[in-house]
Amino acid sequence: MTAFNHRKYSPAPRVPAFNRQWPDRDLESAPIWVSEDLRDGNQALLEPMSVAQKKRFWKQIIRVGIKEVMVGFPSASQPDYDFVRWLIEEDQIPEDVTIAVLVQCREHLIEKTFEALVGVKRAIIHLYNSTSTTQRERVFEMDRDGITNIAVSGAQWVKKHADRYPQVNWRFQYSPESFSSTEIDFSLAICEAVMDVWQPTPDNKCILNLPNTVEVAGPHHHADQIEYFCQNISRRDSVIISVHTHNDRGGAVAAAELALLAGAERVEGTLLGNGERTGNMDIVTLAMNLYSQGIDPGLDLSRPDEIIQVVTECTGITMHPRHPWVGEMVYTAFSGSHQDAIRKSLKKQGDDEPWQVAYLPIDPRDIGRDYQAVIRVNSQSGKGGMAFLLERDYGISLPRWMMLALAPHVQKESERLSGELSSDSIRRLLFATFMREGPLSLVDYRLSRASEEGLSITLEQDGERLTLEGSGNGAMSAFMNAWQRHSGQQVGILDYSEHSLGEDSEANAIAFVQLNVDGQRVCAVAEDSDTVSASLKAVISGINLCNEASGRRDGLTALTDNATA
Ligand SMILES: CC(=O)SCCNC(=O)CCNC(=O)[C@H](O)C(C)(C)COP(=O)(O)OP(=O)(O)OC[C@H]1O[C@@H](n2cnc3c(N)ncnc32)[C@H](O)[C@@H]1OP(=O)(O)O
Ligand SMILES: CC(C)C(=O)C(=O)O
Ligand SMILES: [Mg+2]
Repeated sequence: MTAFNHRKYSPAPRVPAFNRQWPDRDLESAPIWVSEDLRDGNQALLEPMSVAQKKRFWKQIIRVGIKEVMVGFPSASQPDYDFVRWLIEEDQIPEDVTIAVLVQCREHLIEKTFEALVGVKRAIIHLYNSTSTTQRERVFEMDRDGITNIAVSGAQWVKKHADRYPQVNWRFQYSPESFSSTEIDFSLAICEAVMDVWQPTPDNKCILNLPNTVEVAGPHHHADQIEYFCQNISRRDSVIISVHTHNDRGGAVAAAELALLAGAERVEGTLLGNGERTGNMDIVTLAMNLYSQGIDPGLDLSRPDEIIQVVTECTGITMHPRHPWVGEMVYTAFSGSHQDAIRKSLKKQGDDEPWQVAYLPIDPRDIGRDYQAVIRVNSQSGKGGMAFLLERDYGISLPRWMMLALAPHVQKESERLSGELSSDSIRRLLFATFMREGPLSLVDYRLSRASEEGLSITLEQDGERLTLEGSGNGAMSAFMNAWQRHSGQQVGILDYSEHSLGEDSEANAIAFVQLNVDGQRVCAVAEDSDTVSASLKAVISGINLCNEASGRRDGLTALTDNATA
């Protein structure tokens, strides 16, 4: 037997068979968001935040638009206490925001908690104790009644101390900690016992928070637990059901999302998912999940880079570049077929129509990212990616046959460099491969128009000037007519494309030609201040490339796709 022994583990508790509804539901609105950054996130740090860091983080949470904020465990630590005092004494809590504080079911801690809150206008007192069999049997060494007594005593102390401050709008929250590892009948019973003390009403609801303290089962089991609880708890109209998922199996967001289908109305989590062990539920991810389904998340996530900066600086934890929705690399495609699909769909995407771009689940611009990073070229890339970069950064629109001709050169170069190619290096590669300004070069030309285009062109070849005359139905055919008569070479145009490289009249033109030279195909490019010279230079480039490949100056030999250029 190996040391890797699966028999050591058993499945987490399941709920009894019931009339499950959640798989048939769809989400239609955002939940009440609760930030746990300053408590659950903070208690998981190697070095918990200073008061100054908490203040900075708080401002970010408020900027994002979260309306219920867990601010700490003021009875447990002086910085948490001092931070709560700062919030109250410096009048830092906006009118539409409610702070929450956490406390165990121990009277001296509850008393200190209320002392920390003196002067507050409204607050949530979040009381918890653990309920799972492991906690009952191994940590607290108590039966169900003993654990229930802890919760009931805590609820009584909270009520007693709250009654001393009737001017405050108190809200009470209870968490049967380790809910997901607790038998569902006991979770229900202990919450009923707490509600018997608090006597919530529809106008004064209490919050029952059902934590996935350690994620021990799949999100579907969690959803079953939540829905079963919602269906069987009494006073449902006097209770807000809240969830608090952790990420031990990597499913915190999924568990929270399915819990919303199952009836939860409130979600606790952290910005970017810091928290105990593998973290708390990531509010940014869940909110973006909703947003991408056309649901208003009710949070301002349009500047995630600000959030990332504050979170990483305050926690000292860096973010993965492939973090869902907001990682640095998540809107970048290196692979050829993805780039091709993105380029084609972006071209067809209108401003006012529903977003439909392959491989991009949202428009990166919504969260302040531009298209710069969307397509990057390495050896996994195809013609679409390099064409996208040339078009985006230089306005160069490659005809398809030129894309096909350039792509192998780009791939070879990125393999040689074992890395990414910038748009500048792709542009340089295009001209290095498909443009030759000598030995034959254009000096000057003159066009005259009669029934046909007449061309008088001055060329330089190996330092010698020659002037040729030709005619045709355009400047290029007139040139080829002149060149053929001069050199005896058969040069025909297979394909041709030219365009301006900008909007204004000063912009250069770029021309691409695909020539048939004595039965062989060659692609060439040239750029110049006007379209006619760009086109003539492209044809001359093609002739030079053929001559270069054949090693001859007076004739042409085989050259396919400029493969040896
Ligand atoms: C899942 C969660 O995230 S829960 C929140 C956890 N967060 C924290 O604990 C951070 C802040 N906590 C602390 O700083 C400390 O635990 C304090 C100050 C609150 C208490 O410190 P201490 O009094 O030294 O107790 P300690 O930390 O050892 O806690 C264990 C004791 O609390 C009891 N206890 C633990 N949780 C609870 C609870 N929710 N209600 C009542 N008693 C509890 C335990 O039974 C144990 O009692 P014992 O000493 O009689 O055996
Ligand atoms: C205190 C509770 C809500 C908690 O953090 C957890 O159970 O994970
Ligand atoms: Mg937690």
